[in-house]
Amino acid sequence: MGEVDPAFIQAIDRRPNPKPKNSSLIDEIPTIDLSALSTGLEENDLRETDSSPSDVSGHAKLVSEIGHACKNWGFFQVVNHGVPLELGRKIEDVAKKFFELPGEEKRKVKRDMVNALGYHDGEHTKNVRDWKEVFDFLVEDQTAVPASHEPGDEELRVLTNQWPQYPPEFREVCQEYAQAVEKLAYKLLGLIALSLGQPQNRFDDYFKDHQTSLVRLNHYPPCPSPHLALGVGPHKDAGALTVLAQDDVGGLEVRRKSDGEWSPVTPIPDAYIINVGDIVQVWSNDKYKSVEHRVVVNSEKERFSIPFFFFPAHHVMVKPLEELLSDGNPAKYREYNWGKFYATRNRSDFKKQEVENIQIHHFKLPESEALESASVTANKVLLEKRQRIEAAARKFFALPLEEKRKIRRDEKSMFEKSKS
Ligand SMILES: O=C(O)CCC(=O)C(=O)O
Ligand SMILES: [Fe+2]
Repeated sequence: MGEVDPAFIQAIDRRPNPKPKNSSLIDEIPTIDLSALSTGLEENDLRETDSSPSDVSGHAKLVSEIGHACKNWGFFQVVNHGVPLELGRKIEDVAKKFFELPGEEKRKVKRDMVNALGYHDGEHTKNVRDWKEVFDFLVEDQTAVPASHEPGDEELRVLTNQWPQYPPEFREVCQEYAQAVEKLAYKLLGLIALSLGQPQNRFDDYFKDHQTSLVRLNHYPPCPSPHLALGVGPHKDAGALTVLAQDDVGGLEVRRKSDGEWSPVTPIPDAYIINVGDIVQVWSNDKYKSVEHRVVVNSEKERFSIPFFFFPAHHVMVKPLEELLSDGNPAKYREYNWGKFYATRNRSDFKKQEVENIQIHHFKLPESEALESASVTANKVLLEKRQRIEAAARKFFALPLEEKRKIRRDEKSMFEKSKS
């Protein structure tokens, strides 16, 4: 990547601002200290409580902090997260060594339409090319995914990681790192489940049986025209959660919910950045929304980042949690299959598409459908009530006459009552 090819140029309204407004006043995503987790994850301790702050245990406070961050920002940073710091340093080191290799070496492990894993430098976000190169690998090697995005096609395909020869420790470091971050991802998902009033393991089964999670090594080279291009264009992550490591250069920006402005995520050494993806948005029926973010580049420094995309198994049907639904909170989405969704999304990573990329809003139930499902629920409740009353009436009329006469109404008092 040398000069700026037109494929990288963002539409005028999507180009980064040279200077953010009120940069000194910028409100950033919260930072959450996870050290309470290292004292064990007892479910009872982790439940959110209504008690006064002084009564709230460290764990319950944590659940509450996570819930607030998910609701108000969709993004937060975590410190004291339990992932060995050494592993973070090691993976950054092998990533640097790999991306320094000549192009023809990197292209030996290039991904293509058949094998979606490995090296790639032509990714598009919303049909504009990103100023970056990446290396992708699966957390669980040999993972089955749908062979195509075609709805009727049931065929599966097994994806296999490909690994470069150099640096020699690349594969081992990547796999060790993925296992450690996966543990953190499960803990965070548990905290999110608890913050929604669900059991800590509520979501675990969706991942235990062949998750499709992916780790990506991102390299953003210095860009001669950082005002025209983006490292990653504005997008939302499609999975359940993303656990991202970034170096000290900075460039990630989050669309702040309170005012829609782009807010930078200032690097905190050894912290991870967590964001809620589209799947948590659907599970929580819009309580926790997946938030738009982008990466700005600069003309001087290269940048490295490593997202861990926590993705369920391909067969998982994603839909709002029944336990959260009620008359006042009817389902906002119809269910969709994760594997097909992801296969459809990936089509446009390779080349420009003429149509809009698949998004969860395509599964949103129209207002009327949402209202209808609310009135169906309300009607069901009314019907049940009517059936209960009818059953009681039947029982009463079946009683012997003298029993019924015991509760005969007093005609005189009724008459007087109706006169008054
Ligand atoms: O590099 C970053 O900071 C974020 C990258 C990102 O958003 C993504 O790969 O989905
Ligand atoms: Fe992202």
